[in-house]
Amino acid sequence: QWGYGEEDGPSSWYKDYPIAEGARQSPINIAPEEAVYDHGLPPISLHYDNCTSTNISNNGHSVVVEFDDVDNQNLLGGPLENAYRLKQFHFHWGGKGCHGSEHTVAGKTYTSELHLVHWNAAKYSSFAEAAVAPDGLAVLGVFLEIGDERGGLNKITDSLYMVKFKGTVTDFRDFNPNCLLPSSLKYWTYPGSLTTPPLYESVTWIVLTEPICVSEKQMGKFRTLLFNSEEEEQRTRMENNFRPPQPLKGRTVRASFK
Ligand SMILES: NS(=O)(=O)c1ccc(-n2ccn(-c3ccc(F)cc3F)c2=O)cc1
Ligand SMILES: [Zn+2]
Repeated sequence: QWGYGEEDGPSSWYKDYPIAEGARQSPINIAPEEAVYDHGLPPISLHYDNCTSTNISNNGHSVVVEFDDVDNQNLLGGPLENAYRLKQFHFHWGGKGCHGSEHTVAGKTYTSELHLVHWNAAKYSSFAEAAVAPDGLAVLGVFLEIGDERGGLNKITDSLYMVKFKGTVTDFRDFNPNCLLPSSLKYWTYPGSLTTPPLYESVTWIVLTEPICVSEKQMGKFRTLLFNSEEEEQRTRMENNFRPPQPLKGRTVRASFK
């Protein structure tokens, strides 16, 4: 199985997942001065108001909040032709004092990165079908940096003790991700992939430029999670679960702003 360690980490994923060396891999370093302002790019709009989160789980790679497969939690606009339905969100983060975002901006890394994963339910009949289609998924990336506490994150960090081990899951209802969004919805967008195996090249990335602030105490709670299950004797702290930037291979990053 793949991971983020010395033996099973990102530099060895290509052995089981050759697409790791593909033409539209993610994450990437975003060079703002090379991004092309596209005045035709509409603003993105997020409709999460009556979204229905169901559970929070530790899948051995990250902590994931999943949503019911209903049509009232959508991301649309921007580069997207259709409304994409929210399926799950999760995070990537570093060790104490280190940064763990996946995308970087002019080489700058952030403490963490939130990914809100959506699928093109207008065109495909299931997430599984969309996940392998070039226009199947849209992931909204939000950078997290250390600063004041983010109130909206406390419902998540207060639940982490219940999903300490890989394979644990617990109820997690009525969470509205609006509370994790920055005030500006300015974004960069580019064609990319899942940043973990199976690394499918099916993602339209929409990365918000404005980070949200979270406290060191809140980040510390993410680091109490473990990569391993309760049965395994090896206790490995879940941190540095990020893939480094991948080659741009001629792709253009578009900006929604001048
Ligand atoms: N980090 S990220 O780019 O946001 C990202 C990375 C990996 C995934 N991911 C891993 C497995 N799957 C998956 C689950 C069910 C399915 F039917 C097909 C999948 F690709 C998936 O969507 C989802 C999101
Ligand atoms: Zn992710």
